[in-house]
Amino acid sequence: MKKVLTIAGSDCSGGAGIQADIKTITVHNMYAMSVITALTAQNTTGVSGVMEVTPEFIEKQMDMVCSDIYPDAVKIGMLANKDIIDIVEDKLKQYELKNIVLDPVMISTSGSKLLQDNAIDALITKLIPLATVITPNIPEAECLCGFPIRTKEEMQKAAEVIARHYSGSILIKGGHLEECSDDLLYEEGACHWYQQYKVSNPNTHGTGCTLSTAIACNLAAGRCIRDGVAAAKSYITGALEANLNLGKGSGPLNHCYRLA
Ligand SMILES: Nc1ncnc2c1ncn2[C@@H]1O[C@H](COP(=O)(O)OP(=O)(O)O)[C@@H](O)[C@H]1O
Ligand SMILES: Cc1ncc(COP(=O)(O)O)c(N)n1
Repeated sequence: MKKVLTIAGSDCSGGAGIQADIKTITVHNMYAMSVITALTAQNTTGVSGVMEVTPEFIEKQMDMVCSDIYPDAVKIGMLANKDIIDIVEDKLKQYELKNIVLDPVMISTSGSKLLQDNAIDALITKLIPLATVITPNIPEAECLCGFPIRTKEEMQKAAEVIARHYSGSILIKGGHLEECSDDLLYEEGACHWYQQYKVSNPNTHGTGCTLSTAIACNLAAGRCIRDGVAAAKSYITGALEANLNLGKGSGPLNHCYRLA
């Protein structure tokens, strides 16, 4: 059985973060492990509090996981602050972890800050260079490239700018586009578009977490990035289409729709 580690924040309402990741890994028939970076008190309507885990305790979690059950792939989500980024960087290097999918989580769908502003530089200079693939959504890609993105052409320009400082693959997710939800993979100077119909479903809490974890599972299975993204995009479309309608706000996906 392949083993996948998620390094991310906890979402007590189960739709995003560690909880979404563990469900995703499990339905991919893989063994899920987690290093929790922060507890969030949140639900489908918003985030009411964040409690960050100390870097010392993150170090302990990383050591206990990696010295015992070595992960085949790693997904990284919410990191909260600079000290957490520093320790995660050290541990990724110490254990020579591979197949790293980095979702540069900055703000939740509901509008709460999940990464301190003064940590963005550390994310860009320390962690992004270690990633096999990064998966920014449009607001996160705007932060990385420095200009607004409204169209597919601007997504492509953004990927080209981000690629000037980063040699890994870049997946800019199009969930925030008006007319479609096409995702762009920029790999070694070439653009690959992943086009699936836009599902008319306002319940998109945890889509980014779920997509990046599905990609990590596909890399753990030995798939190349292009195939891994294609399979993950198809999984997320199905999970949205299954139309689980829970909560009073932007609800969660049905991670288990393929088991039905
Ligand atoms: N309404 C939708 N229909 C189909 N796919 C969607 C929809 N909304 C988001 N997605 C897909 O979900 C994944 C996550 O995208 P996005 O919502 O942009 O990320 P984030 O959750 O990080 O903001 C992407 O593959 C995107 O194309
Ligand atoms: C712990 C945690 N991690 C990540 C997200 C982002 O997910 P989304 O963009 O779907 O709100 C979140 N809301 N909570």
